[in-house]
Amino acid sequence: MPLFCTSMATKVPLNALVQNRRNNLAANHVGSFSLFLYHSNCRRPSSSPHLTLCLPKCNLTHLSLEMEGPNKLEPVPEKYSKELEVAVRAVHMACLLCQIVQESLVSKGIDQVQSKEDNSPVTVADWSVQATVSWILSEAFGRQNVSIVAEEDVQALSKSNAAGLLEAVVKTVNDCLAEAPRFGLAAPVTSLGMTQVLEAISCCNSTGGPTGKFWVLDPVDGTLGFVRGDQYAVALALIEDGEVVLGVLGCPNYPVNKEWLSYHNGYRRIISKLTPPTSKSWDKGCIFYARKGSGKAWMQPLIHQEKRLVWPNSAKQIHVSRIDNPAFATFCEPVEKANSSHSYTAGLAHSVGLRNQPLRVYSMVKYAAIARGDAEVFMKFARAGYKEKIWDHAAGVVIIEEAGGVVTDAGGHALDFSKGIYLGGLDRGIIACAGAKLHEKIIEAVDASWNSSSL
Ligand SMILES: Nc1ncnc2c1ncn2[C@@H]1O[C@H](COP(=O)(O)O)[C@@H](OP(=O)(O)O)[C@H]1O
Ligand SMILES: [Mg+2]
Repeated sequence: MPLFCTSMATKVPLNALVQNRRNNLAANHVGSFSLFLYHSNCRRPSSSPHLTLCLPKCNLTHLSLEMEGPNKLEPVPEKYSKELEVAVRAVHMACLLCQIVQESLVSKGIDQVQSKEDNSPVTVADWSVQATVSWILSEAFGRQNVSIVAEEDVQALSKSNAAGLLEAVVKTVNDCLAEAPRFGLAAPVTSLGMTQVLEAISCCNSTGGPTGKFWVLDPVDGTLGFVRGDQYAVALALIEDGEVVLGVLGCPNYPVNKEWLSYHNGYRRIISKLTPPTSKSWDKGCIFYARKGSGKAWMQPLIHQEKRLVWPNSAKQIHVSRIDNPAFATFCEPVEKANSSHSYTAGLAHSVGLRNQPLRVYSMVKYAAIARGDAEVFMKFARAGYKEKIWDHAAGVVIIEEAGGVVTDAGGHALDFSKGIYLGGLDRGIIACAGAKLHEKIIEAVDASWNSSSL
């Protein structure tokens, strides 16, 4: 199959042309090349491939290169394609793990929830997802090649009175990993023991930084939403030399119909119980992902019941909204006003002319909402002194950017993932928008109002 055909009418120096094409091909394809010379009176190569270039004394009209051998026309895989595929499969598994734990939490009640030292909630799902994703990445890429920054540590799990909790985590991890083949991944040969599970959690102790490659994992982002039976996300990103190069966001409760997001929790829960999701209706549960620089962001349905994950699982490309008039735009923000000042964002919304009610959603599902075009603006203004962690933003930022949106701090600078576990030098807050016009308006409104705010 010809890879290219070019007219010789303009007397392109053949040597240079071949050299060019070879370079071109070498960059994009693997395999050996054969050279065919096309004669003016013949549409097919006159003989077997000429491997050395010697110009026959006749009028050449075309030149084509063909590939031989088993790798014929196989494109070189795009950068990070294996990482992306493994990450999506792992997040997919993690989402199903979370769905099972959430169902049990919601039915058994709040006493299943532990408190961390900073009083934030943590559950069996946080540790189990961290262990599961860590184990999958290590298996896929080799333990020595995998460095992970993640939210949870093993302190609380290792306490003498935490035996029951650890047992529950080990069981949850093993139940989940046993399903790995359904997701195109290998299951452990034998169930993981306590030590292996603790090791899988505690090895996620990278502290990030400006160089090298590391994964960033928030096993359950929006734990409060999770324990309340509401929105939450599993967020996994890959950072290389300080840049987020891949982002995967699993949103197990994210509805296909955006209106459902704004319903009252209880009502939404009742509705989803009455109409349990099926793979056909794809009611809720989505995985979002993007690779930096690809200009594309994708959404896959979560698979349900006993279905197998067949890559790329009916992925659909997603785009940010085209709305740039604030009067028609919707902004989203955290549910908890302790995490972002609702009064400040209300003032900003008023001054730029955002008229719709804010969409208050737990977790990085807000990033997904912007990337999918369900809302146009996301704003977060934490209290002074709060340091934003990289795992709360990395995956979401690259997904919004590749879907066509803009994410910066309130000074208009790109978020800095190169300074360790916290975002570097964040100016006031975070602003994500579907387009530059809305973004500019909000940045201007922040500048105009900041000094008179109490933040
Ligand atoms: N006081 C605070 N201000 C801002 N963000 C906070 C906060 N306390 C916790 N958070 C972060 O906000 C995340 C939840 O986001 P949201 O408020 O948008 O739902 C939490 O993630 P976890 O739930 O993973 O701990 C946590 O990292
Ligand atoms: Mg989080």
